[in-house]
Amino acid sequence: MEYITAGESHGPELTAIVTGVPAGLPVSEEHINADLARRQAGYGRGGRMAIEKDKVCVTSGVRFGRTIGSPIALTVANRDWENWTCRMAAFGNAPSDLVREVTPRPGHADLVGALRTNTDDCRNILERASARETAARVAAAGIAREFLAELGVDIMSYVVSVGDVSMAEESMADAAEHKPLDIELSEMRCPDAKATVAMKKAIDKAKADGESLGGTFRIVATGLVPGLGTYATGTDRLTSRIGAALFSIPAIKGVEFGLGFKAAVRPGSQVHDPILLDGCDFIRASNNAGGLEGGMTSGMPLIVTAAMKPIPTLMTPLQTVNLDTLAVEEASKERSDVCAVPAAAVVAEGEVAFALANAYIEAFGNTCMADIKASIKAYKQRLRTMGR
Ligand SMILES: Cc1cc2nc3c(=O)[nH]c(=O)nc-3n(C[C@H](O)[C@H](O)[C@H](O)COP(=O)(O)O)c2cc1C
Ligand SMILES: C=C(O[C@@H]1CC(C(=O)O)=C[C@@H](OP(=O)(O)O)[C@H]1O)C(=O)O
Repeated sequence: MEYITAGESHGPELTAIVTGVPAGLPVSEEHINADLARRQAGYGRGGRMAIEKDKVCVTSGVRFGRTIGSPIALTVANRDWENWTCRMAAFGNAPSDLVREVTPRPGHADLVGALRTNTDDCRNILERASARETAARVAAAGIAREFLAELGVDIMSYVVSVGDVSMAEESMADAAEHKPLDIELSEMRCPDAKATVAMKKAIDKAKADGESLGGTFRIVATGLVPGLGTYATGTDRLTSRIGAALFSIPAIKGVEFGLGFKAAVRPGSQVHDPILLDGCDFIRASNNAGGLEGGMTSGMPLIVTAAMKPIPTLMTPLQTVNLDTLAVEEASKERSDVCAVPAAAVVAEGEVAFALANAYIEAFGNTCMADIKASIKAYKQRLRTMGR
């Protein structure tokens, strides 16, 4: 199952096309729209989110609420487009009063993108580098999530830290215990109420100071069968696939599986998860590995933590060089988020959903849901005979 997106931040709409989707998968517009709304929410978002009310429009590949085995096309309109029609027109001449973006923002794609593509207007770069594109990803990921839900797999996420404010330390076992509903009810998408208050305060202060903040978030997937992925080829290890998927999200600068960096300072006996037999099932006494061993799912919950850098656009801008005059100036400041960690977490759920959906498809086929389910049932039965 693959997706591609197209669309600029202030163009008419975003498009996603998802291929390799099995036939017979129920798809709900409401589910996709709920994920789009979750991505828009979260304390620290900027003025743009008050303009957009993201809704999906499915234009192919789904009939009467079920996939038919053909490519699925989805669009999400940019309501802000009506304010940008002259500046973002596909055809005709640029208006004479067009203001080019010539003061690239450190930390954004502006400068390197302009150098690479030989343009004197960073807007050509920033329109596509903008994380507005992640709305199309979340719409596309709705298909992968529906697929996983049919197979009993749930994915959720929560915010762990914002700037230097962190939720209370928890074990990997606790991580899988959070309730999605409790998390959604918090404006920070953090399960720790005390930390939530401190995070919001930190964001308010950053905003007042013309600053921005990053943070970390955790993704948890439950209901996975053991053995998805492979130990046999490096690029196909599920660890590689999920890592690459998370690093594809703008501003993601670190990914940890299970204990992550903490595993590097503990002795082996306090890291590896003892193997137990529970009836006919092989289970683990702990889940420090975060559900992956040897590049494969262990059958325990998948637990991945990712780090997001602070938002590059600063209302108290850093120094830059004007591309026209080569003079030292302040970087441009557009309307911007102060902190988008809660939104990035929702995007990350979708990226993990695609990686897991593909691991299922590789193991169990992709023609139709009935065959995939039958194949998984046979696999589970075989596993139980090994633990007889
Ligand atoms: C959900 C989300 C929202 C973002 N919002 C903004 C924003 O409002 N302003 C901004 O400058 N960067 C924002 N970013 C970060 C930039 O898109 C990102 O830093 C930029 O594309 C450069 O990519 P890099 O950080 O991976 O180098 C956001 C990222 C995400 C994931
Ligand atoms: C539009 C979204 O995020 C945008 C991501 C973004 C960036 O530079 O990445 C810059 C801002 O865009 P604007 O200048 O139009 O306000 C954010 O609002 C979104 O998430 O839907």
